[in-house]
This record gives sequence, C-alpha cells and structure tokens, in this order.
Amino acid sequence: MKTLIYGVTVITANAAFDVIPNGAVAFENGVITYVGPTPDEKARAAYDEVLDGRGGVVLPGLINTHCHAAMALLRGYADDLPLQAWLEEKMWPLEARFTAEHVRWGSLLAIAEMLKTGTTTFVDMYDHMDEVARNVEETGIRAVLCRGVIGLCPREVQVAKLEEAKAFARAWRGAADGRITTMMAPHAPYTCPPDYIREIVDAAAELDVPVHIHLSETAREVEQNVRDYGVRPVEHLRRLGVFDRPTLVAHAVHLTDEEIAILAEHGVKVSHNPGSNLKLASGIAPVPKLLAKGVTVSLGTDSAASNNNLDLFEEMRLAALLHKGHTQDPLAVPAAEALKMATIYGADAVFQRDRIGSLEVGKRADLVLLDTRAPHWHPHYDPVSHVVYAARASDVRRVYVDGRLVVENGVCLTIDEERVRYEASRLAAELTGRSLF
Ligand SMILES: CSC[C@H]1O[C@@H](n2cnc3c(O)ncnc32)[C@H](O)[C@@H]1O
Ligand SMILES: [Zn+2]
Repeated sequence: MKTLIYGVTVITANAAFDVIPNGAVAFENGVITYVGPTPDEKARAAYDEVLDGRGGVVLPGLINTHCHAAMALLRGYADDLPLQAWLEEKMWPLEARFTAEHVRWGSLLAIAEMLKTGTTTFVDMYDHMDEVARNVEETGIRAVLCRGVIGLCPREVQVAKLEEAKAFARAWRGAADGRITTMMAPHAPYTCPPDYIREIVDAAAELDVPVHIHLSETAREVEQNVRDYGVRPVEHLRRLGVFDRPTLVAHAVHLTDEEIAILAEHGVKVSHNPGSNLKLASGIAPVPKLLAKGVTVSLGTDSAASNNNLDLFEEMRLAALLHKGHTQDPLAVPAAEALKMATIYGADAVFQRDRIGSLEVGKRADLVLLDTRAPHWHPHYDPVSHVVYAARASDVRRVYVDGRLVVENGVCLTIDEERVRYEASRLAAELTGRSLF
C-alpha cells in the first residue's frame, strides 16, 4: 500500500535540517519513498491512501534512549528521594517481587504512553524481557531491548543472569521484522564487580551487540568508584574494555573534561535524562560540553518511577531550557539541537542512524503527525521552535511505526488501553499494598 501525507510542514531532521512548508511524506512497505513539496493532484492520485494533513506538522518518530518500561507500575510510589535511597529502600525491595505478569502489564502501560506521546523507538533495560519483547511485537513499536544485569549476588546467580541476558540478546535481535534489536547491559559500575563487567562485555563482543550501562549518575557513585577502584567511573570502564564495544551510557552527569575526551575518543553515546536527573537531585549533565566535543547526546526519560512520565516532548523542552539556565548561555542547547537529540542523535545512540531518526527516502517510516490547531500553537513563526518550546504531547494525532498506523486521533490502535489501565492498577495496588485513587 502506497501512503501519502500532504499539506504538512515536514521537519526532516536530515543533515541539512530541512523544514518543508506545504510538504509531503510518502511511504510503502514500511519504507519512506518521498519527502518533498506537496505533489499536485494528478501525482497524488497514484497513491492508494492519501491523507490531507493541512495545518499539521510531521516529524520523525521520537527515540527514547533510556527507560525501564515496566517501572511504570511504580510511578509516583516514591518521590523526593536521592538515587541510592530511592533504589535501595524503595525500588529494589518491590522489584524483587516483580513477576513476568508485572513486567507484561507495566511495560504495556509504558508502551501505550510512549506511542501516544510520539515515541516510536525506546531502549529498555530490565528483567523478564521476553514479556517486553512480546509487547513490542504486538503493539508495533520499535525497541532496543536488554536484560539488565546487577551483579550484587552469589556467583551462581551472576552466571545464570549472564546466560539469560545472552540468550535473550541472541533470541530477539532482529525480531518483529527488524523492529527489535538487542544490547548487553551491566547495570552500573557500582552494582557489577569488574570481572563481571568484563564477562558481560566479552559476551557483547561474541554476540556482536552494543553495551548499555548507567554511568556517573551521582557524585556519590563517583566517590565510591574512586574509593573502591582508585579511578573515576569513566576510566574504570575504559580499563575494563567497555568502550572497545559500541556503547550507550545513561546519565553521564558527573564528568570531568578528561572524561568527556575519553567518551569522545571512543565514540561512546550518551543518553541524557534531564527529568530523572533533576527529580532524583543527581545533578546536571555537561551536555553543551559533550556536544562541543562531538559526543552524541540523545534523550531518555529513565523510568516513570523517577520522572514521572515517559514524555519526550517534556525532555526536549527541559534539555533546551535547563542548559541555558545552568550555563547562562541562551545558545547552550538551541531548539534544533534539542529536536536532534530526540530524533537523529537518538538513532545514532542506538547505532541505527542509517534506518531511523530522520525523514529521508530509504529510511523506515517512523513518523509523528502533530495537530497545530490548539491555542498554544498560534501564531507560529518557526515550527522547530514550536515543537520544542510550545508543543505538548497531547498534540500528537497520528503515529506510524514501520509504516503502520499505531495511533490515530490520539488513540492507540494496537493496545486495549482500558484493559491495560485495569491490570496495571490492580497489580500496582497488590504490590504496594496501597489503595489507588
Ligand atoms: C537491572 S534492571 C534495571 C535496574 O535499574 C534500576 N534503575 C532505575 N532507574 C535507575 C537509575 O536512574 N539509576 C540506576 N538504576 C536505576 C531499576 O530499579 C532496576 O533495578
Ligand atoms: Zn536507568
């Protein structure tokens, strides 16, 4: 089926960052076949499905490069705590009781939220990942999935987790018509002993998949690393050979200039999570410095338990505003840069720059159509400025992934949202013992 959306402002996020007024995008069999000015009526007749999008804005599907989807069940369960207390006293005790059922419904709730807010690809690090993968298959979203591995356990449990992570990465890579790719994920330098990290990295090399890891999220973590291993976390991971593999690190808040140089030298990709970093009082990542040194900085939400939503429009706006305030430089992260972080830099961060992240002929047809009729869109001078500084996730009208329509009129077509709300609320109440309002 050949589909054409015309009469829209197209934000391509291509290398020239072209914005096409009264533009059009066409796709067939999941692949973009045309991006350019609106074709005349005669040319439009050649398409099987023609959508008049006049007044709308089309942009590439957003890419969330760090998430723990199933933790949507713990949204709002424990707020206003620093990372370590939040993890050790609140998250880990409850997560120890998570079953496959919790992950099934929690991740489905998260996927519904992400699709409806314009996210077409997400990176997920968690346990019971077969459940997440099956949800990805069924809902039509694109994902990079990894079984997160925490090594604070007896050796036989470490081995079992590693085997499970390998089996998962092997079994699911390329699944769902290529919408699923996989990575290996040691959770963090402070939860995985050095030899264990080496083993996980060896497994990533054997499987030829990238590595995803939390890095230098808090000052405390950095101090602890220096105390335990004599070096800061970036040098620690470099010595362990992590950066010899394609690597995506989450957070990267506490970095020296020397550490930024190491990340740049090794082509390490960063997932910047401003909402989570602010809420957990972790600090502010040196994003302008990272960008200036050529490090790819993408955007992630982290989980709904530390954010407390999975809305990349919010993260884009936060990224653009936060670094201006912090550096007192209005150009620290300009609007176009924030939009790239959520799109083409996201594609680069998941090593799929040739497939997704921009609207270009030959790429997969992952795109979002925004409705611009709401008052907050008017007047509009610059569509990129509007998407970053004024738009809201509720402006998302249509979402396509791989050319498949998955959200229409703000409704997710591939998910029974009422059932998901019911099951997720039921499981959350049982788990926490709290009655929900
Ligand atoms: C091994 S599965 C993933 C693991 O990560 C935990 N987690 C969630 N958010 C964060 C964060 O911001 N920093 C570090 N770890 C985090 C989650 O609770 C799971 O246990
Ligand atoms: Zn995380």
